[in-house]
Amino acid sequence: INAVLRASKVCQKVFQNLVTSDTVIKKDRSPVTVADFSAQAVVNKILYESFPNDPIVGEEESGSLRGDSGKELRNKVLSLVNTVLDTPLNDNELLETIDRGSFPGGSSGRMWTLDPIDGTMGFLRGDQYCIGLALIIDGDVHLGVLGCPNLPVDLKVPEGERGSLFIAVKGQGAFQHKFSSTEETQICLADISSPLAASFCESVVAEHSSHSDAAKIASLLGITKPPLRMDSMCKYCAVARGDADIYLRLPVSMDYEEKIWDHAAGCILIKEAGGIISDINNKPLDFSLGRTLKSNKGIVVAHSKIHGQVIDAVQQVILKK
Ligand SMILES: Nc1ncnc2c1ncn2[C@@H]1O[C@H](COP(=O)(O)O)[C@@H](OP(=O)(O)O)[C@H]1O
Ligand SMILES: [Mg+2]
Ligand SMILES: [Mg+2]
Ligand SMILES: [Mg+2]
Repeated sequence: INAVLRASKVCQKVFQNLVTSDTVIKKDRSPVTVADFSAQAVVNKILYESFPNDPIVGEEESGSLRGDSGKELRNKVLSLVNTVLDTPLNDNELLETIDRGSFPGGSSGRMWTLDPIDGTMGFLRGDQYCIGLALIIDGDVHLGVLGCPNLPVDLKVPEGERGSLFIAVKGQGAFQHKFSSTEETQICLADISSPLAASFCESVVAEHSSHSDAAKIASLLGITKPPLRMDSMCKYCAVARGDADIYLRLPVSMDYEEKIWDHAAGCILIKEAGGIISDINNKPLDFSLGRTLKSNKGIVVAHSKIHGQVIDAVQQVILKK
């Protein structure tokens, strides 16, 4: 919780000073900012202090911070990171700390998985993003912490306080608290018995999840409410606390492999809040196969009373293609 909250603070600081030159274009063309690197360094460092032997599967690697070409970016990241750490890092320690996230994953032992900023596009737009951290033991997610700096504490009061933290521990339930307090409240999915009354959420970015397939599925289910479009794992948080009832992530290309850091923390949050999470073929997510969910396609989240009906509709739409 401390690691995620400090990383959130770093991201908020960066946003306040955001300039486009701080955005470099990664090979996959997704924007990576100073904030992604800083948040990964902060979480990895704090994890290392408590669990020096635990490997980490983190999204970012230090390549573009190295050498002369990376000097300017490296200096920015270093000074930011050192504003929130108790013991400051030097240049080399910074690079090493970021690259402690290079673990390949797998099916045995303890490992953490970290998305230092999930929803980079949302972050850059000033919308939703999330710092997501999960502990995986023998391929099974045991703990998830999600820091959502821009998520209203109560979505019904959108202009109210922002900054929501979500915590789920296997067998112990799902909880939310504000960034500004440590008082936890238990959360659960909204009780719903028919998809007719449901609302669903999906990515803002249509390249990440097919909006047109989702519209067909919604129509088959008789859903009339417009989709709640939100970046990042904040969608899991929204469903877990009852802001929406269904989360659909529908593959745009069948080649894409979902990354474990994009879903591990959200997965346990949903389960502990009483929901069902599967892929579009109703298979459980398999976090034991490395850095990606290579045996799964897409994501379907819903209350147990309607998950089966949602899967039937998803199958009808996907099979027709
Ligand atoms: N073709 C694709 N299909 C599904 N997800 C994709 C994708 N390309 C990138 N992503 C992932 O979508 C995540 C954002 O999800 P969302 O659209 O729900 O906000 C990105 O995380 P990052 O922002 O951490 O890079 C990235 O890992
Ligand atoms: Mg990314
Ligand atoms: Mg992500
Ligand atoms: Mg990310």
